[in-house]
Amino acid sequence: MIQHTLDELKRQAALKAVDYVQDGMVIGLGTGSTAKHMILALGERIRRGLKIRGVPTSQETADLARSQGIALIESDNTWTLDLAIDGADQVDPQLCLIKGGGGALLKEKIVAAAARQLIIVVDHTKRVPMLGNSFPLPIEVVPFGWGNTAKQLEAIEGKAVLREREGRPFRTEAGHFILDLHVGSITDPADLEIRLNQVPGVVETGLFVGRTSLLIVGTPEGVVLQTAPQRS
Ligand SMILES: O=C[C@H](O)[C@H](O)[C@H](O)COP(=O)(O)O
Repeated sequence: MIQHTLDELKRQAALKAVDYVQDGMVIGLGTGSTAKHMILALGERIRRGLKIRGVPTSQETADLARSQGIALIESDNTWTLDLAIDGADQVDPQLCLIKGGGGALLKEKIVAAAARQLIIVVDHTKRVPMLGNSFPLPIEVVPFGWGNTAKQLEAIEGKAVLREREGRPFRTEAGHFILDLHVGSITDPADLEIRLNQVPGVVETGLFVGRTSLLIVGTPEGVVLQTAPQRS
């Protein structure tokens, strides 16, 4: 049996996602190691003549996209995206997500909200029966009074840990902090997202509920697709 690394499984799933990109589309470009494979695959297609424009969700993605010849829309005006393609940290059976492991959740959520369709690409280890537990929920907060914000989040659920990098608070591209909220099983992601967003100081949460149109999973047995459940 061929042994696949997780990175190779992400790459195979990302290649499948790029099949959905058509000439003339405006694409939301996600952030992270999976999104990187998607951008490299788009670069290949651009070299064979594909014409698209992209909206990047981070500086890292913008730099890579430019290097691959993807024309970027960098204005802050209104854009309508035909499709956004991104990774995730966890996915549940309803295709609700935890995102923000790399700190890009704010732009990623703005882009997901602007896209007609959101394709999420993961390796099979990201699929979980319930969000939470093994992966803390990233919450972007304003630095002012972050300790008070953390207490109020903990009053809702879990333990809020300030994300650090090299001994200092990690700063998002917007200059905010990230609190990683260690929670148990998230039984009602939609309700938790609403409650967390009501805490003063919270800019955005890494919960993505009802946004995924299609999930593409890289597994050792091949790439598997799951469409979003019908909403009543
Ligand atoms: O902030 C980062 C993003 O939400 C990423 O899409 C997420 O962390 C998944 O990253 P990766 O594809 O590297 O596992």
